[in-house]
Amino acid sequence: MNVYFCGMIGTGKTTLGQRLADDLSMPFYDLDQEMNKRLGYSFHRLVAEEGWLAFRELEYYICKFFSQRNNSIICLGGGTVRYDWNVDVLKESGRLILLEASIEELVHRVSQADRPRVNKGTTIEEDISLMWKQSKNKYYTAADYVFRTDEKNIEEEVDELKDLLQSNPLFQGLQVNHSG
Ligand SMILES: Nc1ncnc2c1ncn2[C@@H]1O[C@H](COP(=O)(O)OP(=O)(O)OP(=O)(O)O)[C@@H](O)[C@H]1O
Ligand SMILES: O=C(O)C1=C[C@@H](O)[C@@H](O)[C@H](O)C1
Ligand SMILES: [Mg+2]
Repeated sequence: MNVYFCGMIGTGKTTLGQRLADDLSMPFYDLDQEMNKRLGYSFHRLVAEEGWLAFRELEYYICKFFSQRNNSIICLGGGTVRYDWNVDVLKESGRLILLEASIEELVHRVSQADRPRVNKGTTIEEDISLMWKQSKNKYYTAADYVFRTDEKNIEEEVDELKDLLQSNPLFQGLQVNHSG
């Protein structure tokens, strides 16, 4: 069984996933970074040159590939669970933790310049708001557990998440380092 972190851009998937994996001595994979490794350049360039369809195809392939891992912490792309074909693969191989934070907080966290827009011609704020309005049901439907990341600091969140993985029956079967 794997633990998947999903959620919109800036919710803290990479930050919290990496911290948790380090503390629990579990393998960690970030699918945006894995995509960059396979491409040999940033996925931002893929989107700019070939469009979102090319990105979504590669994302699906990478989801299938990493779902073969076991006992790993895997951060998904911000949009991965908006697509049912990814969710089907992920649900068979682990539990999904949805990270959420207010739109205002997300806009404050992410940098304006270097983000490919899902909704063409929008500002980052418009893009994030529209994605959430149109797709929040997809995020909640995919989630086995929902965790807010705009009410506590990172240390407190990591501690709570460690506790969740170590003692919640939802994650029974996961081999976690209980001294971590
Ligand atoms: N309470 C908090 N919880 C999580 N992250 C926080 C918190 N407060 C501030 N941050 C900051 O918010 C940012 C979250 O970015 P991160 O790259 O982890 O998100 P992400 O979900 O992986 O985004 P993306 O989909 O763009 O990869 C980090 O810079 C982190 O330090
Ligand atoms: O919302 C999305 O579709 C995306 C979010 C990012 O994490 C990246 O995965 C990429 O920019 C796609
Ligand atoms: Mg990330």
